[in-house]
Amino acid sequence: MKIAIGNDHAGTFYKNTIVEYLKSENIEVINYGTNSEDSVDYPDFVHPVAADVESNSVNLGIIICGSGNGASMTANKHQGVRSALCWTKEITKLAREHNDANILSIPARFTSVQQALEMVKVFLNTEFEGGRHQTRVDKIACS
Ligand SMILES: O=C(CO)[C@H](O)[C@H](O)[C@H](O)COP(=O)(O)O
Repeated sequence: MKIAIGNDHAGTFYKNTIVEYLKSENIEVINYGTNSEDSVDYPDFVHPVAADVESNSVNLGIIICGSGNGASMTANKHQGVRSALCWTKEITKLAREHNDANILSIPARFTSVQQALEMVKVFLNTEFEGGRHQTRVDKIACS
């Protein structure tokens, strides 16, 4: 499995913790995020993640900013990207099962790092249910 990850300054600590976990699981990670806590603009670090998901050069993406909203809004501008802003394991599970989310957006300033790690684990280990949800997901895209 290959994951692209991106973050702004609000998400650097969370990103480092998540990357450490992914590597411990032998998951390949492409880190597009800032590695500093100096202020940056989240779109500069999220577009590359979404572009990789869009082109299928990675399996899934993870993005992190303060609220998770700016990062998710940016990612969802890309064709075929379904970025879900999640704040609990349960919401994350539904984002995969019902929405086939391919990017997890984490609000670093509104969740603990432990909760964020739990969400990552659920995100990577939950399958899309298809069926009625496939019909709905197909209707998300507007061409
Ligand atoms: O843009 C955001 C909200 O969608 C992100 O949460 C940013 O991390 C946040 O805006 C950064 O805020 P800061 O005051 O510049 O640190």
